[in-house]
Amino acid sequence: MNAVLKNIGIIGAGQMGCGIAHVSAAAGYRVHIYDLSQDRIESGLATINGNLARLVTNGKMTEEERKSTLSHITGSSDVNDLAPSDLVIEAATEDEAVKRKIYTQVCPVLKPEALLATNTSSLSITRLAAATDRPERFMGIHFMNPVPAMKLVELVRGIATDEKTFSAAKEFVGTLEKTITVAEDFPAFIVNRILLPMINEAIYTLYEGVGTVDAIDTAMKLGANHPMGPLQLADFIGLDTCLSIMQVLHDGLADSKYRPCPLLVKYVEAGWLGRKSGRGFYDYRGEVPVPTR
Ligand SMILES: CC(=O)CC(=O)SCCNC(=O)CCNC(=O)[C@H](O)C(C)(C)COP(=O)(O)OP(=O)(O)OC[C@H]1O[C@@H](n2cnc3c(N)ncnc32)[C@H](O)[C@@H]1OP(=O)(O)O
Ligand SMILES: NC(=O)C1=CN([C@@H]2O[C@H](COP(=O)(O)OP(=O)(O)OC[C@H]3O[C@@H](n4cnc5c(N)ncnc54)[C@H](OP(=O)(O)O)[C@@H]3O)[C@@H](O)[C@H]2O)C=CC1
Repeated sequence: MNAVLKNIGIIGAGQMGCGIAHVSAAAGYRVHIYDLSQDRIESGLATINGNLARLVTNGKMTEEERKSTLSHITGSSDVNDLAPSDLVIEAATEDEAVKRKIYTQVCPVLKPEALLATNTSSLSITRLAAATDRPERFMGIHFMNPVPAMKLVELVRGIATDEKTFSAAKEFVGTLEKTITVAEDFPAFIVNRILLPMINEAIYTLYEGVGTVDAIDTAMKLGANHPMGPLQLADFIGLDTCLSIMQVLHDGLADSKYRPCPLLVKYVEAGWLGRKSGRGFYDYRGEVPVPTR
């Protein structure tokens, strides 16, 4: 555990917020999750418990460690409960307006010396920092999904991020036994600059009728040794998040090669967001996911 950062605040009890809470609590940190609704927090805590229980079943964690990890995590829909945090990691919806509004609510509650980080997949760290009262103590700490299983964390400085903040974040991520890469503050950083255009291209491949969902995913799993097909991965990330990232790339780099596929736009407009909404390129409502095209 980091000597200075003991209390970790997490904003957003979605898949990323819960994953970050899981690995932080398992490393011995006290974690508090804030989200808008108590229901969201309850279902997030249930997901964390389910993931911890699977580790116990697989012999990767003892029952005592599961209980201890869970006992390190609290949650509430009261933003004031983030006050004791030494480091707050914002993992709310990938929407700049939402994140900016959160910072205006959260900053007055925090200790002046507290660090604030964002798990954004794509947005400008410098621009987000400017919406806080502490741009020098703000940076990107970008975990990968699913957090407990993925070894990489991208660290991204904004123009104002100071060295103390960067070192503290680096040390914190090290205590979670993750490997860091440092990315410059460009749209979507490194992983998503490369991964999301590939996923978008897979959706174009579907849109143009080159292959079915099953054909495209099988092709990339068996033909390129990807652990998940690109459409399965898009559903896993969340199609709303995929679309937001493509929009940030398209707007930020002003290159038509990043144009979001119209089929991706339509799916998001329909509320078909992938796994989290029960339907995306696959239908998740039955026992096994069923391709929809
Ligand atoms: C959008 C962004 O901003 C950035 C991103 O995150 S992009 C997305 C990056 N992620 C990927 O590309 C994931 C690609 N998929 C994979 O790597 C693999 O399919 C996978 C790791 C998710 C699952 O692997 P698998 O071999 O099929 O499954 P399985 O053996 O059951 O699980 C492997 C580990 O992952 C864990 N895991 C799997 N799914 C999980 C989940 N949803 N939540 C938490 N942990 C999970 C398991 O508990 C297991 O942990 P241990 O090794 O400690 O036992
Ligand atoms: N999905 C992925 O693979 C990855 C995502 N990320 C990034 O992590 C962040 C979160 O993504 P992810 O967990 O997938 O998204 P989810 O949609 O799973 O979760 C987002 C959570 O934020 C909550 N939220 C929305 N507005 C507020 C608010 N004003 N205050 C507090 N909480 C709020 C949502 O609540 P409600 O549902 O009620 O709106 C929801 O619980 C995004 O920035 C995303 O780009 C980074 C790496 C990988």
